[in-house]
Amino acid sequence: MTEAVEYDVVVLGGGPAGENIVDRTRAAGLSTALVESELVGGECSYWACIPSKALLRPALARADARRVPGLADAVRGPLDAEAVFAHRDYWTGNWKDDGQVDWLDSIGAHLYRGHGRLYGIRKVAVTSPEGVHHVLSARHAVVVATGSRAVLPDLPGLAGAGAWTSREATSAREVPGRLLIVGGSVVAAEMATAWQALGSQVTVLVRGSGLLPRMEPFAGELVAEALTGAGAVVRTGVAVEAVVRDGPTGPVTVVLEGGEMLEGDELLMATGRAPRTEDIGLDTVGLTPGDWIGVDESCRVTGHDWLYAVGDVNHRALLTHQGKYQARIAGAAIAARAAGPGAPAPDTGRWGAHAATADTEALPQAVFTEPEAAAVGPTLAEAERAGHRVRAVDFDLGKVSGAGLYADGYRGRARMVVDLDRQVLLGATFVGPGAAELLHAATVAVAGEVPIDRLWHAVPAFPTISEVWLRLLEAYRG
Ligand SMILES: Cc1cc2nc3c(=O)[nH]c(=O)nc-3n(C[C@H](O)[C@H](O)[C@H](O)COP(=O)(O)OP(=O)(O)OC[C@H]3O[C@@H](n4cnc5c(N)ncnc54)[C@H](O)[C@@H]3O)c2cc1C
Ligand SMILES: NC(=O)c1ccc[n+]([C@@H]2O[C@H](COP(=O)([O-])OP(=O)(O)OC[C@H]3O[C@@H](n4cnc5c(N)ncnc54)[C@H](O)[C@@H]3O)[C@@H](O)[C@H]2O)c1
Repeated sequence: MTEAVEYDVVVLGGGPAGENIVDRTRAAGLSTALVESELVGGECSYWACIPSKALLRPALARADARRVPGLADAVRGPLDAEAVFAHRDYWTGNWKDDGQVDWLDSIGAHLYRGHGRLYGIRKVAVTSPEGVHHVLSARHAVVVATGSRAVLPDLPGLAGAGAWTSREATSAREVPGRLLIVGGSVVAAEMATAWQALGSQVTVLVRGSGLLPRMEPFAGELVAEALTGAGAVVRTGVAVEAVVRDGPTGPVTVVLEGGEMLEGDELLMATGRAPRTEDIGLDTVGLTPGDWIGVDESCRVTGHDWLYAVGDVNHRALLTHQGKYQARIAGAAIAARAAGPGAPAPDTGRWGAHAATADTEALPQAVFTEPEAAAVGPTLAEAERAGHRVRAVDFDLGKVSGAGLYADGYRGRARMVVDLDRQVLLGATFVGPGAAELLHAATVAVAGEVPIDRLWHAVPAFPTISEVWLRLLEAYRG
């Protein structure tokens, strides 16, 4: 090992969360090093949000256009898969991170390429791809932002069967004839939408009772209905017991509980995420390798005043925008604590500048299925389980003029969940074409705890789909 190089802050992992910690700590005048073992930009830029949305946008635009009179006939044909893949490749920078590296240079952050591991208190050891070792030491903070990876269940025959995870599903260059998808949550639903539109015959095998289980039940119902309408098969309540494939390519068979067999050309396992913490030296600081890393409201690791964890790895919210938010909060907290005892103490109270309160109180998610599903805050069932006295109000989005003008036969639904004691919005869900863009207004209302009586004065423009807010409030006020 060489002598330690000292920085104020050392960040382990350069996905969206790690990049934002670098940005915030550099903005605060701290010296910062970033350690990245693959590509700066992380899972989101190359194998998750960006490529998946680049694959989905043509699918959703075509679905919308097919419902617009005068245009529908012009878009009857298949998607040009090669052009869609080229669009996806452009958005991933062809899996090169030059742009992000230039940005790191421009803000004066130092990049170490290689595998990083905690190396005791305030230290990180890096092994470069060429086998060169560096030790970095941090005056103020080490931030773990190593993200998550796809997890595969322990099914007979799955290992070695060349099953796709989200990485292959977002980077594939050929359209499989028949695509089997195991799982029913966000990755399964989005990838089913994309690949069915690209020309695969998709079969989704859902263990539970429906798609998108963390959203209001009508979200999964409307998405399943649209997928079925597009020719996909969605089966619920089915358990996969084994996988059979002679080698990593060729037809693949899944064996369901009860013995039924289904054959496909590719198999996507969309069965959740695990933290990338097995080999990052957690044991050198008394933590357990392979575990998610528990943090407080400022994203500081319990019991370690110099160690932070942001993004997927802390398991608070596995979403890019939320990891970036945590990084803004933790970056500010690091800077505040680095300022020393004479400086104002960090504000870690609810909604304080150094507390990631929105992770629990106003968490938004937009799912880019056909139709889109977007939600913030708890569902009705979650709010009730949490002990709130609530009332849910629903409205058929198709009855809003703006929605009818957006697309013929618009199908969608909205729900708001109102806290009856505080008379504020706790949560909202919108499902329908274009619904993702309705979400931020609801996030502002939830995070701002805007009284329902004041929302009545927030007049939606006519004729936008946002007029659903007026309909929901009218229904609530009776
Ligand atoms: C298919 C798919 C689609 C998604 N779509 C969306 C979406 O539309 N919107 C959304 O908000 N979220 C989406 N997500 C979730 C989103 O991708 C993650 O929440 C986000 O990437 C987490 O960011 P992160 O910085 O915590 O981790 P990551 O993006 O996983 O980045 C972690 C980085 O750390 C590096 N690293 C790991 N270990 C080490 C080590 N030991 N040494 C050095 N470097 C290391 C990795 O190489 C990686 O670059 C999607 C996820 C999937 C799978
Ligand atoms: N647009 C977006 O915001 C977006 C898009 C994609 C992913 N993401 C995020 O990425 C994360 C990962 O998504 P995901 O869908 O991979 O994981 P997930 O954890 O949301 O869902 C995994 C699903 O797989 C099922 N499952 C697990 N083991 C199974 C088995 N053996 N057989 C059948 N089903 C099984 C689970 O019941 C669960 O419903 C999520 O947190 C999600 O929010 C976000």
